[in-house]
Parts: sequence; C-alpha cells; structure tokens
Amino acid sequence: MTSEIGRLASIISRAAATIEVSLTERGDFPEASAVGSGSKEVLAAKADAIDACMELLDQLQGPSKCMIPLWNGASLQAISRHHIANHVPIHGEISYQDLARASGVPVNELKQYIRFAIIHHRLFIEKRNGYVSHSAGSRSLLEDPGAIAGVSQLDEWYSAFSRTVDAMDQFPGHKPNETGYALSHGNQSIFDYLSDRPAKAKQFADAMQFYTVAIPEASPSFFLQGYPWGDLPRGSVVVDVGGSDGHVGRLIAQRYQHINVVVQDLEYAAADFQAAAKEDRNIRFDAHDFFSPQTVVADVYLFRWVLMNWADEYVVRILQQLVPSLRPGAKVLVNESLCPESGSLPLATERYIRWMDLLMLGVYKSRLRDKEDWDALFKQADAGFDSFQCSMVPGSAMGIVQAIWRGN
Ligand SMILES: C[S@@+](CC[C@H](N)C(=O)[O-])C[C@H]1O[C@@H](n2cnc3c(N)ncnc32)[C@H](O)[C@@H]1O
Repeated sequence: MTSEIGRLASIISRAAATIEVSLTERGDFPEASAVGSGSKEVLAAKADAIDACMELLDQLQGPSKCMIPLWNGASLQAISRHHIANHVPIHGEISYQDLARASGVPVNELKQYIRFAIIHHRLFIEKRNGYVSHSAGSRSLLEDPGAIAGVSQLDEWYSAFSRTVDAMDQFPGHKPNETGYALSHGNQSIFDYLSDRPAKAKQFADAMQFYTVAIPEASPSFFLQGYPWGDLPRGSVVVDVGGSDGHVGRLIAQRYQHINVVVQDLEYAAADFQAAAKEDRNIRFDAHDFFSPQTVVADVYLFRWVLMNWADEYVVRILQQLVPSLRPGAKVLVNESLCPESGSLPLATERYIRWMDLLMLGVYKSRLRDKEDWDALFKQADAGFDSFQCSMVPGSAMGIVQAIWRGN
C-alpha cells in the first residue's frame, strides 16, 4: 500500500514529466519559463504539482512548523518604499555598501531585508558574497509598473493585516472607517484615503490589474470565456460598476465590439481611465457613486471585485440603487471568489481564497460569500431579483453570481 507521502510524490513526478516534455518540445528550458504559460494539459500538470508540493511540504514539516509561518512583510515594504531594485544594475552587481549609500537604507538593515527577499520572494541574488544582482523577479520591480504597484500595495495592506483584530475588538460594526486599514491609515477608509491621494489611487488601480496577471486563477480571461457575452444582442449596454481604470471593461469592449461598455467609478478614477484609454469607441467612463441611484439603463450591471469590499448592509444598499434603472430581464453579475466549504477546492486555490477573505476583513471589514449568502442579499435588496445562478469558473478561483430582474 502506498503511503500518503508516496502518493503525493508520485503526483509530483508524473506532473513534472508532463511539464518537462512540453518544455523540451518548445526548446526553452530555463525554470522561469515553467511559470504561467503552457497548454491546458501543462497548466493542469502545474496545478497538480503545486497542490501536491504544498501538501507534501506540510506533511513532512508537521503541525508545529505549520503553525509558525516564516513570513514577514517588512522586507517587501523596505524594498518597495526605498526603490531598492532601481539601484541594482540591470547587468552586473553592486556591493551592499554601495547599495546602502544609493538607497539610503543603513547597510546592516539592507542586508537583512535583501537576504530575506532572496530566500523568501526570489527577489535579487547574491552570486558573490556581499554583492547583489537582479533575479527575474527583482528586475520586474525595475521595469514593470504593474509589479511595482502590486508590491507597493502590499506595503499598504501589511499594516492593515496587523490591525485587523484590533479593529474588530474596538468597533463592533462594519463601517469602512473602522477597519484594520483605517487604524493604520489615519482613521480613513481605504476609498477616502485614495480619493485624497491621486498617486496612491493610481497605484491601487495598477495593483488590481497586476494581481489579475500575477495570480492566474484571478485572471479576467476566465470571466470573459465563462459568460456568454457573445449572446448579448447588438447594442447591449454593460455597466462595469466600480470598474476602476476600466481594465476589465476594456477587455469586454475589445473582444465583443457589438457591446457598449460604461465604466463607472468615483471621480478620482477618471484620470486613470483616460491614462489607460485606447482607441476603443464602444467604452466610456462615467463618474458615479454606487451609493446614489443608478442612472444608466443597461442590460448587464457588472460588479467585479467590488461587493466583496462591503459588509452585508452596504451590499444591500448598493444593489437597491440599481432598481430605478432596472428593466425586466436586466442581469446583475458579481464576479469574485465565492466562499468555499473547507477542503472542497484544490489546496492552492483555497489558500488564495482564504487569503483574499482575510484581506477583505482587514481592509474593508467585509467577507467573501457563498451561494446562500448571495441569494439572501439579493432577496433582502428587493423581491424583484430572481433566477439566481452561482458557479465557479473551472480553473479559476473566481465565481460568477447572476440575478435577473423580473420587475416589481
Ligand atoms: C477592488 S477595486 C475593483 C476594481 C475593478 N472592478 C477590478 O476588477 O479590478 C473596487 C473599486 O470600487 C470603487 N469604489 C469604491 N467605492 C465606490 C463608490 N462609492 N462608487 C463607485 N465606485 C466605488 C473603487 O474606486 C475601486 O475602483
């Protein structure tokens, strides 16, 4: 009989063989190319290997070690705040002393941050003792604005994580300015904080886009494929509510040119939308606060990664604001992770979803929801919402919730 450890090891070795064949056939073999690309078969093999590796590691380490995560966000905080990657030459290396002088970070602390990042985040390499060079990851912090924003945003969140329980103990309610984020950001809710700081707002919008690329399970491509956009009649209107700079609305508009997309967000996002604008004619931006009555009559109202930012009482109010513009047959779509039963999903997927769930708690005092939660919220918002459907998109960590307005 094979032990659990043997079973996991053989999953890994079978998956590795599939990946290796594909890489050899493609002729590119550096380890980095194993990330994020490949045929359906290869992607499935990678997912199997990742899940089995995580499980095997935990089993080998045992319960005590699992209780003590070797995690500390200070290294990423320092690297991002002090733009440390910018001071490391693209080719070649720099001594810790010179890097300390260039970045303004004291040399001993710099070594601590960088050596943590090398081993935990695969950022930088020390090919020669005392000299720092770029890894693929740290180089992206030099060249890729999305990666820079994504890591900088983690800096904002890290302080919020550490105040999550304080906020729960201090404030029994769910107001956006009574969160771990608010406690660590001058008692401002995240959206008030961003409204007052355009550069941080841009960073937030860029980070949202980066996480959809860096975390393949969160890619909007699943949503594009998993919903029958092509069946919507010519001239249909889709409102992307809380659509930020329009990065998802633009994907819909570009792929389905017969649809007109209206991206709505707070005033501050208008500049980000304009900056990201392409030549598309079938998309526009409207400044709109979703706590005020909806003014655009549309066929579909989309909330992607939006309602999970709000506690139940706010979600009900947001949905109610749609009612004046809803016509029979109009659809409301929610695209975000659904709260799964414990142990019901592959390990890596569930870990990502639980991370997201606690992020929602720390930053917004909100949560991810399951099908029953969504049914109840739509019914509470208005009895005119009907025909609930709730599904996970295969391969993704995101769900699609749909309610249809039958009228009142
Ligand atoms: C987590 S982001 C998601 C953005 C985008 N839908 C995506 O998928 O990346 C939430 C968005 O809700 C917007 N938002 C927050 N409060 C809002 C309000 N009262 N009215 C309209 N948009 C709001 C924020 O500005 C932000 O762009």
